[in-house]
Parts: sequence; C-alpha cells; structure tokens
Amino acid sequence: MVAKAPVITIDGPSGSGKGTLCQKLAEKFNWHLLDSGAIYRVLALAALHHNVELENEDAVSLLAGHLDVVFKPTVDGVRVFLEGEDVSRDLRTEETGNAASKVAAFPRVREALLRRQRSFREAPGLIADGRDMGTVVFTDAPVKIFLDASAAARAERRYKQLQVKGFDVNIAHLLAEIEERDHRDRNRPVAPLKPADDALVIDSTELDINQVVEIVVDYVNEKLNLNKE
Ligand SMILES: Nc1ncnc2c1ncn2[C@@H]1O[C@H](COP(=O)(O)OP(=O)(O)O)[C@@H](O)[C@H]1O
Ligand SMILES: Nc1ccn([C@H]2C[C@H](O)[C@@H](COP(=O)(O)OP(=O)(O)O)O2)c(=O)n1
Repeated sequence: MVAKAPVITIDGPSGSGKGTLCQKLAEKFNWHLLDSGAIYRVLALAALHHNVELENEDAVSLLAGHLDVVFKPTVDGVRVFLEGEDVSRDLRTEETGNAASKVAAFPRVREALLRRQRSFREAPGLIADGRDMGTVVFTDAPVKIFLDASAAARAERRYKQLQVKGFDVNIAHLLAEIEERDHRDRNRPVAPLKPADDALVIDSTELDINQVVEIVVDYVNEKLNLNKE
C-alpha cells in the first residue's frame, strides 16, 4: 500500500494567525496548502450569487456538491475564481466570513465538501488550515496544531489587516462579529471548533508571527524527524 502524504493541520478561531502561519510553513517545507475556510467562503458567495438562502440546508448542500471553484497561485498570492469570476476580494470581508460560518454549521454541507478537501493531500505533504482539519478531515495527521489568541487581539489584527487592504472597518463591530462567529463555530453539533486530543495548543496573544513559526517548525521537525535523515 502506498503511504499517504503527511499532513500538518492548523485549526483555530478567526484571526489567530492560521493563514499567515500556513503560508509560511508551505513555503518553508514546499508542501501543498489547503485553505478550507476559503471553500466555505466561496460556497457562501455562491449561495448569494444564486439567490439561495443561507438557512436552506438542502439547497446549500446541493450547491456544495457542484461548487465550481479554482484556486490560482499568482505572485500576489492565491486568487480565487467562482464559476470563472475572480471573487478574491469579496471573499475576505467579515460579511463573507460570517455567511461562511452559517453555511458551515450544516452537517450535509460539511459532508459534501469532505472529499474535495481530502483531495488536496498529495506528496510531498499538505498544510491544512481550518476549524476541523485535525478533528475530522485529517484525523491521522502526524502533526496537529491548535492556534488561539484572545478575542481582543484577534479583532485588532483583523482590523489592521482589513484597513491595509482598503476596507472601511470598525473595531467594535469586528470584535462583535468575531465573538458571534466563534460562538457559532464552537457550539455547532457537527465538527465544532476545538483542539484535537493530540494537538499542540499555542496561544499567540503575546507572540509575534515569527515566534509562532519558530515554535511550530521546531515541533514539526521533532515529530517528523525532518532533521535526522
Ligand atoms: N502572532 C501574530 N501577532 C500579530 N499579528 C499576527 C499574528 N499572526 C497573524 N497576525 C496578523 O493577523 C492578521 C490575521 O491573521 P490570519 O493569518 O489571516 O488569521 P486567520 O487565518 O487565523 O484568520 C494578519 O494580518 C496577520 O498578519
Ligand atoms: N474547516 C473549516 C474552515 C472554515 N469553517 C467556517 C467557519 C469559519 O467561521 C468560516 C470562515 O473560515 P476562515 O478560516 O476563512 O475564517 P478566518 O480567516 O479564520 O476568519 O468558515 C469551518 O466551519 N470549517
């Protein structure tokens, strides 16, 4: 039997730094990258484009099974196309994040997206970013990380990030949205946001991104014996 490619799962709440960490790990190890949140975000946009109500589980799971999404790496990062249209900018708003969190609460939607997410697992390895990467999608991953930070720190990070991108944002509003999304993601009955039993939990509230990367790279090297070949 051919051994499956290794996976490093990075789960955690919004603004904890998952995307930034995953990008750096993918570059360092030259592994593939799965941004599972982007798939839920694209699905939410598809529902809006097709006038499908976010509360309609039947219709949204049907859309999930037929989602026409393409991730195109460019020099400025990955661009995302929904049915041929570049939706990269719409994808990153808090409204889209919130809508994604709503459709992601449906069990049949999650089921419909499982195979698509697992298809990203290819040699030499995969860095998987999300909420349930270590608990549901890649339970056999040899390295699992749960990245956390206080809600206030995460709202401030998101505020700066969106401001730089030219979005008109309000920090109190962002904090309220992050708390609402956390609550929904952590309390849904299927695949709730929580650390896997075998995950290393890192609280990044007082750490900068380079410190987080260093902790994770040391842990990966130890777990996968990358330095001992
Ligand atoms: N440890 C950290 N300290 C300060 N800022 C961070 C840290 N990690 C990430 N950031 C910044 O916070 C913002 C949100 O990070 P991101 O990786 O998009 O989080 P997530 O994918 O978990 O939502 C980005 O602008 C990123 O540069
Ligand atoms: N594996 C995943 C990834 C995202 N989701 C849902 C829940 C999240 O609130 C939304 C958006 O996720 P995303 O990772 O893009 O959001 P952040 O960048 O962390 O703000 O999608 C999920 O349920 N399971």
